[in-house]
Amino acid sequence: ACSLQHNNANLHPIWKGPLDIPGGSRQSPIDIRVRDSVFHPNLAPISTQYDPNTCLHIWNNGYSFLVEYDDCTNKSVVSGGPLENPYRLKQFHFHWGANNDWGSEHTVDSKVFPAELHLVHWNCSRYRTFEEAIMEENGLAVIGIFIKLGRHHEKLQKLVDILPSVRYKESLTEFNYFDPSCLLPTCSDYWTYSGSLTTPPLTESVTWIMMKKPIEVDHSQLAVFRSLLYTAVGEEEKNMVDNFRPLQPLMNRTVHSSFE
Ligand SMILES: C[C@H](CNC(=O)c1ccc(S(N)(=O)=O)cc1)Cn1ccc2ccccc21
Ligand SMILES: [Zn+2]
Repeated sequence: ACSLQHNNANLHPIWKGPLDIPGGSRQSPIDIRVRDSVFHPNLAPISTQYDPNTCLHIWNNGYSFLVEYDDCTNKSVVSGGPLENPYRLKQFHFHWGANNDWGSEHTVDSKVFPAELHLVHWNCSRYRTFEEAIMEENGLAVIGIFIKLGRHHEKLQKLVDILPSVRYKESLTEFNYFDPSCLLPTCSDYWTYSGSLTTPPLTESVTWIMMKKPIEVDHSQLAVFRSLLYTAVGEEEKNMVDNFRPLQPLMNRTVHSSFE
């Protein structure tokens, strides 16, 4: 049997695991080549309905900070677009760089953004729990939103202000009444493709919905993201930056667009 040799070049700086999974044919993130995307006229608009009361807490899991939602009911769901039924909101999180020149996971015609927001939902019509869904073909739907530097984002500030309380890995703070639809861009145009989680277990269970229009945050808001730590209390401090996975091969996939 061939031994799984991973030279160091192919180990991820954060989670030390292999970057590519052998046999992966639909890995994420990818570069979205706008000219190669195929317009699907019957792709319905994405419909989100989020109940701010389902917001539970915010915590630092050592990869990013997550705002988690109560997913025991259908109060906060996404439907429409490429999705054949509603998917329940589980959490949202971000990926960002050490500076404003990079940080997003997906790119658009090789353009990198300083950060990227992921709203993670699971197929509650076909699976009983999130943990089950992440292992299954059509288990998850992640709405990806590019973040660019610009105007101060008023609504994001409530989240930014509480980040110092989750500075260390494993720290958790109660966070309630937050409606993530305030983080969606005004334009409903999106690309969609079949992909994977971008952190372990990298399972190929995600229908990606990448919004075309970025949202804007100002540099002081992004700077607070960079003040978070990968490390737990008492460990040698490592700033949580560059928590994005490198681009993965498109292989034989087509990216569809909801717009011409
Ligand atoms: C996956 C889960 C933790 N990971 C995620 O929930 C997750 C969600 C979205 C993304 S992204 N960046 O693609 O939007 C990445 C990771 C833990 N977990 C639960 C069961 C389970 C089994 C094995 C390993 C980990 C496991
Ligand atoms: Zn993510």
